[in-house]
Amino acid sequence: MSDPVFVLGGGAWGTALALHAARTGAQVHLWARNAQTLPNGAMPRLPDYPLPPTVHPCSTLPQVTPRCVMVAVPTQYLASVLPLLPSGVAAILCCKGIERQTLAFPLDILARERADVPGAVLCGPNFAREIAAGLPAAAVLAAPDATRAQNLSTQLSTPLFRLYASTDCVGVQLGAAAKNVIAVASGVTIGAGLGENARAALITRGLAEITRLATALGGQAATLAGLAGLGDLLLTCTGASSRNYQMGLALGQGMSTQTALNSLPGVAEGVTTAAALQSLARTHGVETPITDCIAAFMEGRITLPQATHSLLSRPLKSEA
Ligand SMILES: NC(=O)c1ccc[n+]([C@@H]2O[C@H](COP(=O)([O-])OP(=O)(O)OC[C@H]3O[C@@H](n4cnc5c(N)ncnc54)[C@H](O)[C@@H]3O)[C@@H](O)[C@H]2O)c1
Ligand SMILES: O=P(O)(O)OC[C@H](O)CO
Repeated sequence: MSDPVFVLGGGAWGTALALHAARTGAQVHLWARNAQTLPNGAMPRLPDYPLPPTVHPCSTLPQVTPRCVMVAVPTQYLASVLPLLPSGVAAILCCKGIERQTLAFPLDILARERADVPGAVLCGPNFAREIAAGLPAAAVLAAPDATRAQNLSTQLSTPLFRLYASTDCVGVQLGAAAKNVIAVASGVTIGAGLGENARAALITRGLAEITRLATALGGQAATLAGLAGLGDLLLTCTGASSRNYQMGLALGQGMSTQTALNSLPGVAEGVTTAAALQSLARTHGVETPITDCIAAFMEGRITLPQATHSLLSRPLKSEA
């Protein structure tokens, strides 16, 4: 029997990844702070998907060496679970965000906390519920080392969940984090009744903004046109089940940031990422008008009409 897979995080994404890893034939140990399942054997965040016998929920990991560890907790809590990682075993970070206090991406947090653990990231257009259901999907698995990226993507791919290997960790992580901010803005656009034309323009200019910042940080523009960039941007800005989109929708309908957050079925990474992204952009001298507006709007520094006016009154310029 092959080595098991560990998954850290019993929320929607960790649970979906555990179900996926079980489909590769692995025994899966799904670590959660509260590993209690529902009466039907499902985890609370994905109540319609009972765990198969090969997925073992736990609050203490077994003393065995896994093949790899997948980590799916919100970015702000990533550092707190890293002590659980076994030394020398690849950790695939599956969160999409930036640490607010340090402006660090997930792989930087891993390098800072656990230099003994080889890292990779997995990002793409993937709603947890659809991965849990085994519907077809694709994502990018990026690592600084090409062989590691290739080996992990081969090990963890199935015919229904295709993982493309990459070494552009900056582009993948930036795309994954920033799409959540643009998705909040997209929800605001629809919630405020600004229309589908406005949303399409926002997604397109959002991609331009993300690509500008990613390339300034050393990422590749092609990565932002791929699954972790455009792919995830499209899904999260248009898919009604996105928590980031739902957050924006509620804000656009006039709800306060805190009330909207409280009403969400899970984390909306875009809320903390907006300010972090804005700080990163300022440090690198990159213009990010959509991110700036959504960060200011969520913090209550500007009203929705002011945010809209600020975006629409920018000087006209060439598209490229
Ligand atoms: N849900 C999805 O469809 C999806 C898909 C791809 C990526 N992601 C990303 O995965 C990450 C986790 O999202 P999710 O959907 O599983 O979130 P969720 O809201 O469903 O679950 C929250 C998770 O955070 C953990 N958590 C909460 N507070 C914590 C703390 N103080 N310390 C440690 N852990 C804590 C919970 O135990 C749980 O695992 C996010 O970065 C998200 O962007 C989610
Ligand atoms: O529900 P969201 O907005 O966190 O989006 C989930 C995934 O990131 C989509 O790829």
